Amino acid sequence: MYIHLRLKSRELITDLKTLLEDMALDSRTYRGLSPERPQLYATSASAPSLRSRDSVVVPMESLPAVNDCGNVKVVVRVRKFIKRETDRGAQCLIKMDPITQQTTLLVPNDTDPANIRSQSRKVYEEKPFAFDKSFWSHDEADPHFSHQEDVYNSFGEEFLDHNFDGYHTCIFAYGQTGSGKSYTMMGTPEQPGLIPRTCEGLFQRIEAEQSANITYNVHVSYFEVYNEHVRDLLVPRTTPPQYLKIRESKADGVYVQNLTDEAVKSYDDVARLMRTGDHNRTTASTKMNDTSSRSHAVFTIMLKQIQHDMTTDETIERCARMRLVDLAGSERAKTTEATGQRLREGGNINQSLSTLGRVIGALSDPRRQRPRHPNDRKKRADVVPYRDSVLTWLLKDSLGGNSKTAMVACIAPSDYDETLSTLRYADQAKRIRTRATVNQDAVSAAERDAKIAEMAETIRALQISVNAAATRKRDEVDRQSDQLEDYQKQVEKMQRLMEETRQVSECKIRALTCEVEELRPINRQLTEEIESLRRHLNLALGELKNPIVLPPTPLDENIHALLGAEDGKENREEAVQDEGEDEGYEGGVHDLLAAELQATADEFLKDLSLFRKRVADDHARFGNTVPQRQSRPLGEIVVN
Ligand SMILES: Nc1ncnc2c1ncn2[C@@H]1O[C@H](COP(=O)(O)OP(=O)(O)OP(=O)(O)O)[C@@H](O)[C@H]1O
Repeated sequence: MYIHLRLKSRELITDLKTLLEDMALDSRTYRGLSPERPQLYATSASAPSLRSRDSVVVPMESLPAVNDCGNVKVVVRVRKFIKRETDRGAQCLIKMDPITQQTTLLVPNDTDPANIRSQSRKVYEEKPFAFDKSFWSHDEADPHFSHQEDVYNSFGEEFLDHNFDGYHTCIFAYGQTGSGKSYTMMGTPEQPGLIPRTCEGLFQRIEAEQSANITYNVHVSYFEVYNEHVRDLLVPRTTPPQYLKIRESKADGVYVQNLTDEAVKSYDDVARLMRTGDHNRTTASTKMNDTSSRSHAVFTIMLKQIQHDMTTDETIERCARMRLVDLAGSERAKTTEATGQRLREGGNINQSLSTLGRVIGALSDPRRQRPRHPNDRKKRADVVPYRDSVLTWLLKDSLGGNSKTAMVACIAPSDYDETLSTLRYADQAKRIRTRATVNQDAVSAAERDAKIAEMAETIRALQISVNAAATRKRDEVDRQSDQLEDYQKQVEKMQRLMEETRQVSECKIRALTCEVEELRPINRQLTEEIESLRRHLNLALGELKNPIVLPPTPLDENIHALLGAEDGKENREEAVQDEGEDEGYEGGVHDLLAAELQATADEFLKDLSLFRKRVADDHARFGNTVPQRQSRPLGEIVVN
């Protein structure tokens, strides 16, 4: 019985120890507290939240960080007749094959005054073009009619996938005035275009892919290039207008200085900014379009995904920039009959579009696609005339650099010359190759802190030099203001970094809170088991110290009586000897056993107090945050 009790108590203690080690002292949760037990890292004991977190880590890490070279995707869309065209009895000159995606420009007949051949000496021919996709939005009764939704589903969604994978993207709409660029990009409240659908899709995905340890940051900016000047569309218009400078830096490439970069947390926030920007955009009524865009509008969304990996205490950051560009329409002064300001605008628009055409021409040059010698390649890159217009300078990266880019060529159904020019432009653009790269960084907590410290130091140095410069001569004013701008930019960067660090900490707290919540019932159960074991041990010890000696039963006496005389003596001697041994056992062995069990119990109590200490540590660390966090659903997305 004693041996049985002893074995049982040993067994219970061992079980309890294992339970304590596996559950409460899981080293992944208590990093640094039990460094002497490296074997605990291998435990598979209940840590469901760690496992579920692993599944989130995989997609961010599994991406190859390689250059993804690919051609600019080119799609073409033909719109339906507008009133002006039906009034003059216009003829549709576009044919699209839904199988081959071929777009054909047909020869006009002489019934449409806009395309009268007899007045021109040009040769009109049927012209076929092949693009990645041809959207037939001319006749709604046609089974192949492309709605706004079809355009988004066809490549808008795919581009959003690229953004979540960490690639920069750019979609720009090109075409003559009144061909449907704004309709395709922005659309109407009833028929939203690519920009609102992309933003909606973005937030739907953020909501669907939410997790406790991933944070999404979304920022939006919106500017226009009007008469070769950049204007922020998210600030109210002023007289005289406030134009922004374009700058270039190693870290950020070409950028617009002091452009509003607003943080958004939901689609409603973006919709509000889109409305503000559209309201501020320069439009005017022309002969070709009642609400003609007189500027190139660039809507930019910056998506930053920050994922904190609890196992390595490392932060993975993935950035993607989505550029959605609604270009001003190319126009011929003769057809638009523009004069005065409209004519000047048209001249500037045409100038920047012709530079865009030259950039596309240079980038699509087959000699440029096949660099034979590194020096050759550099020379060719230099001749791309990006700097010849504000638009191409700003879109440099999107056109020939780190971006996945698509061009939507919008065409009117009944304008032979303009449509031919647009289709040729598009045909050239499809030969451009870009080199998109996954924009991803893995940063440890220590590196992040070091970066903040380094920035603080740079800011301090800049502050000193700006202060010193302020006392110097006036011809240094320009340099001072440049330094001041650098300083402001650094401060902004640091503020954002600190905000992100705060988000990463929140992320950690969220993940740890989940774990504490998961461990809570296990701890409770464990405490109960410890209590019951303690009672059990006390009982066993009591029994060992004061054993119950049972009096001999009548059956024993009968057995003795039945034994023979010869054997009797011998047996009695043995019995005496046994009794002597038993007495000795009772007095000595029991004490030994009791001492041994007492030692085991002490050891166990030591483990118990260690465990309690660690649980108390948990409470001290997370006890205050848990009740507050409980009211917040863990699945809630954090978007800044
Ligand atoms: N796919 C379409 N379906 C129905 N209507 C369309 C479509 N595309 C364009 N429209 C209509 O055609 C007109 C001109 O379109 P839009 O303003 O988008 O042209 P645009 O190319 O942006 O012109 P601009 O360069 O002058 O700004 C608008 O009234 C618009 O509603």
